[in-house]
Amino acid sequence: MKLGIIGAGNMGSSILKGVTASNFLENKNIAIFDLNKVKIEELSKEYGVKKAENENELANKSDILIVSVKPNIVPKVLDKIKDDLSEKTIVLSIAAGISIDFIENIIGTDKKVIRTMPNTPAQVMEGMTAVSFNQNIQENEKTMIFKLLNSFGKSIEIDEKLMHAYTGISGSLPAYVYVFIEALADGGVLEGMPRDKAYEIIAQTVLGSAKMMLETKKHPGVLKDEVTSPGGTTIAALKVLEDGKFRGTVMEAVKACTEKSKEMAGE
Ligand SMILES: NC(=O)C1=CN([C@@H]2O[C@H](COP(=O)(O)OP(=O)(O)OC[C@H]3O[C@@H](n4cnc5c(N)ncnc54)[C@H](OP(=O)(O)O)[C@@H]3O)[C@@H](O)[C@H]2O)C=CC1
Ligand SMILES: O=C(O)[C@@H]1CCC=N1
Repeated sequence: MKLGIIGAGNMGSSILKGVTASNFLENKNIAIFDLNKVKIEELSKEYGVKKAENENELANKSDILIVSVKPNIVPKVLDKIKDDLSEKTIVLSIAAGISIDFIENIIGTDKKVIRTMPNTPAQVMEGMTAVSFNQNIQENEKTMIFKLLNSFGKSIEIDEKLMHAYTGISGSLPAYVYVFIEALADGGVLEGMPRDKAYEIIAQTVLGSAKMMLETKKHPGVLKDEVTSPGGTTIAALKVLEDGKFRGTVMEAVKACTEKSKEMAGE
């Protein structure tokens, strides 16, 4: 299977790193193209993948073509490659707010189109990717796509209508976590912790807390209660978060992200 990636920026390169780290495909079966030639040269050398001369070459030679340019660039790229796509080529978009209909309106309703919402932890094979398929994707192709997405983390098929909300709780979520981690480290520094040690401590604690959810399947409230000793340190901190409307603020952030995705989709 030949994989092409148009756009090797933050997310496209994260997928490239995850896929190559997983050895899901031989690197010679992966080709990339980006306008930034320096970036392409570096990635090609570092990951042993092929460099395409242009988007059209990738469209022509790929079995799965990942379009990982910014949403506002997607129409231009699709318009440029539409005549190079074969009926069997699977076009896999990762663009926020870009619908399957939008893509089909440019390249045709006869083409195989997949909409996904990945996230940058794909880079360390811990991504979480949502996927919606158009009606032209066969069951065996879905199986292949899940294998690809699961090579750099986990994946879940969702109704395309939920992609906006999904972006709010996963696509964009790593950034919220990093802001939370940064604020926690500032808190540690405020209390005399060395910053570099604080980052390492906090990142491992966030990782462990997430792993507790995934492995124990317990409700987050139960896990929270297991930490919160009566009259102890944790409840003192939680009261400050509750007084600061932490939960409501987080919900508002997810809503803002969802609304922005809808706005980008022209909805
Ligand atoms: N970043 C993230 O965490 C996530 C991003 N996404 C989606 O991924 C897509 C890319 O986002 P992101 O990686 O952050 O953006 P970046 O700007 O980091 O990457 C886009 C890359 O595409 C290049 N590019 C622009 N035009 C073309 C073209 N015509 N042909 C080939 N390459 C081109 C850009 O080059 P240049 O810089 O020179 O213009 C850039 O290197 C977006 O649609 C976004 O919604 C989805 C989930 C998560
Ligand atoms: O911020 C963005 O628009 C992209 C999509 C999800 C994460 N990054």
